[in-house]
Amino acid sequence: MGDTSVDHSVDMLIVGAGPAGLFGAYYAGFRGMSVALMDSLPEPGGQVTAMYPEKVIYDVAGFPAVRGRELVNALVEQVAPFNPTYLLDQQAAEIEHEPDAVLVTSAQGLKVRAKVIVITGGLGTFTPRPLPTGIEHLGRGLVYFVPRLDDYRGLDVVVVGGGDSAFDWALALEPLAKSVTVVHRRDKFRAHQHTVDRVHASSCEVLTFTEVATISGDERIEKVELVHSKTGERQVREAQAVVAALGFTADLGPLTRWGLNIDKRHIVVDTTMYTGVERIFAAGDITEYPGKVRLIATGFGEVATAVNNAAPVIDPTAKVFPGHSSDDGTV
Ligand SMILES: Cc1cc2nc3c(=O)[nH]c(=O)nc-3n(C[C@H](O)[C@H](O)[C@H](O)COP(=O)(O)OP(=O)(O)OC[C@H]3O[C@@H](n4cnc5c(N)ncnc54)[C@H](O)[C@@H]3O)c2cc1C
Repeated sequence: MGDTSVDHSVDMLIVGAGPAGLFGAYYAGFRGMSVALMDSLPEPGGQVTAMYPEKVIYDVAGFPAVRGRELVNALVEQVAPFNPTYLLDQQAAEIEHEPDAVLVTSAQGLKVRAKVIVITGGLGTFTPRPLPTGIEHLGRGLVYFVPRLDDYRGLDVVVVGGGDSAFDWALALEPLAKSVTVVHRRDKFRAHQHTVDRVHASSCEVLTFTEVATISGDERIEKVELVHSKTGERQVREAQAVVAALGFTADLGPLTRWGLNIDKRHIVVDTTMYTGVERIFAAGDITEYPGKVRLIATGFGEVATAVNNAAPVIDPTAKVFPGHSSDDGTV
């Protein structure tokens, strides 16, 4: 680390460990930069991990069909040889400009000094819509999204919500959980009809006009009390896990105070992905320019542009063009 006044000192700090950020970290590593990835979520993968890890994606170059979770795993594997520092559960909050670097402090108090920042913050910081009850069980059986399906093997799981995430989780958990109960406070679902039909055809139980009244258990969740919103009838179920899939709100939050040119919740960049603020580049869903298309494929291209254009800012003797990765192998 070398510098004791900060927690980490790196060539490049990437803010946002979604698909664009992960691929950017690969490029930074390939260019010999030390790199840290900061994300306010507890897992890498951005929107893909948080909202649709079980969906199949068809428009990522080279993958005719890839499950969201598999794409994120592959991105993590691709960057692994370069040992990026993952700073998860850390929201990039404050920024200070120094003569040759930028100092970022997270909302949790972590300090990172970087020669360049690439913001791949997507929609901004995700905040899950909370369950009205049982918040004290967060991390003890109550989750907002499911990073590792395998942790749910043999459990009784209650999934709360009526949207795509709730129904996708139910379908993904059904083969390995002991039981899956979907609880929704209405009888209409926002999820695709096809997914709803598949859940109805599975062993999942779907309870409509039902809400979670209380969650109980000492170390971990043991029971969930459900209440019918029309009849007031209550029932207590054995459950060791509750997945609250009520959606997320997203907000650029602290990034709006970094002096960036923000246009309708996006950061305006030039063709090099430079934001106009010294040492700060951006890429992926968060950027704005004429003709912008918000897709994983575009984010990959943009972040390669951002990282390679940042290289001469870190080392004035470096070229923008990185050379070909295929020249690097031994085969
Ligand atoms: C349901 C759904 C289906 C989709 N299907 C497809 C598809 O089939 N094909 C396709 O190409 N695209 C699809 N997309 C869009 C695709 O997911 C996005 O284009 C992609 O995730 C953008 O990647 P990103 O890395 O730019 O940003 P994100 O994936 O949004 O990642 C940004 C990350 O930055 C973090 N972050 C933000 N602000 C901060 C901060 N201040 N500090 C720390 N961390 C921060 C966030 O927590 C997040 O993890 C879909 C989107 C959804 C919601």
